[in-house]
Amino acid sequence: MRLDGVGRRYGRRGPWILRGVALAVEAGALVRIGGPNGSGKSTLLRIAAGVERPTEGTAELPARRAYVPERFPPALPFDARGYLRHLGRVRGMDAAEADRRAEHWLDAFGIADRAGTPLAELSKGTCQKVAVAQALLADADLLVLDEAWTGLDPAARARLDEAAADRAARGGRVLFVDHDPARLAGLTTAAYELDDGALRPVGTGPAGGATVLVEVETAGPGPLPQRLPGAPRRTGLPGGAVRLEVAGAHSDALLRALLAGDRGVHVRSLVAVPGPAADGHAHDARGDAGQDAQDVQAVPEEAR
Ligand SMILES: Nc1ncnc2c1ncn2[C@@H]1O[C@H](COP(=O)(O)OP(=O)(O)OP(=O)(O)O)[C@@H](O)[C@H]1O
Repeated sequence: MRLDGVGRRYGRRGPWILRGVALAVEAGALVRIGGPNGSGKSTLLRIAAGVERPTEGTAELPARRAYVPERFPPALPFDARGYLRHLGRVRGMDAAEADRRAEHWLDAFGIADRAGTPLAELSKGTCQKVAVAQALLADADLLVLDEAWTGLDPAARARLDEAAADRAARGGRVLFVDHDPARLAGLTTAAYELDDGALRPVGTGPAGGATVLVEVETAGPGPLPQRLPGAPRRTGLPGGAVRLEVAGAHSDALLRALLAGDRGVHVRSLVAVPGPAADGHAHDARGDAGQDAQDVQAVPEEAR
């Protein structure tokens, strides 16, 4: 995805909301856009999502895009299930695949019991889950999330974190705005601020020093690889799951490695916590071959 010299104003004499904006979002990138209220974040995201055109400049966008707008219009003549199935068909799925994916996301967000309720009658939080589910339904090459976490309960927020990280780890691109500075901390590959219509790069902030906790289950026969990026500390969990603890700077590479190929690894949750791991191991990038026994003692042999 590439924006070049993008400017946007509303009306021929309206003030420029964006001017001279250049932004490249490569495959695998997870990019945060910040800025004060009214600085043009939503305008920029609408252009990236392809629902609005720039007044000047060019926007090269991947064909397969998904977008969660800041405000989801609930007054659509569908129930939640019907809406997701319909969008699945619009995005080229056959009926069976659209049904399967609709059920998957209804379940994932815990709203299968309200799947037959008209969208207009759903609570705000449930409606927001539908808004997010429609964006996750198809494997988009660009996922644009405009405050998509707002109004979600903690479990749904974690599910969306995980889905965004998964999309990037599988070679998609994620562009997001969120008021929580810790959102996707440690996973964000670049961050920008909008100021007076211009976009300037900023550090990925506290995220860079954060520790990321990833809980995984292995459905397939293969255990987790011995060597993983960032030499995560491993802790066995009940039921055979494993918690991996890694420095934020390595979390993206770790997720890629976990999800590469078809090892049957399922990422159950993903949480970023500020600061380094208590014993500092999460900041050790030697690779697992260099880890000592203490790192892995809590993990049963078959989980490794
Ligand atoms: N359709 C429109 N017509 C006219 N002005 C608009 C339109 N959409 C946005 N604007 C104006 O563009 C400016 C930027 O709005 P935008 O919603 O993109 O900012 P934002 O950074 O996302 O704000 P917030 O953080 O409050 O959501 C605001 O002054 C807004 O009033």
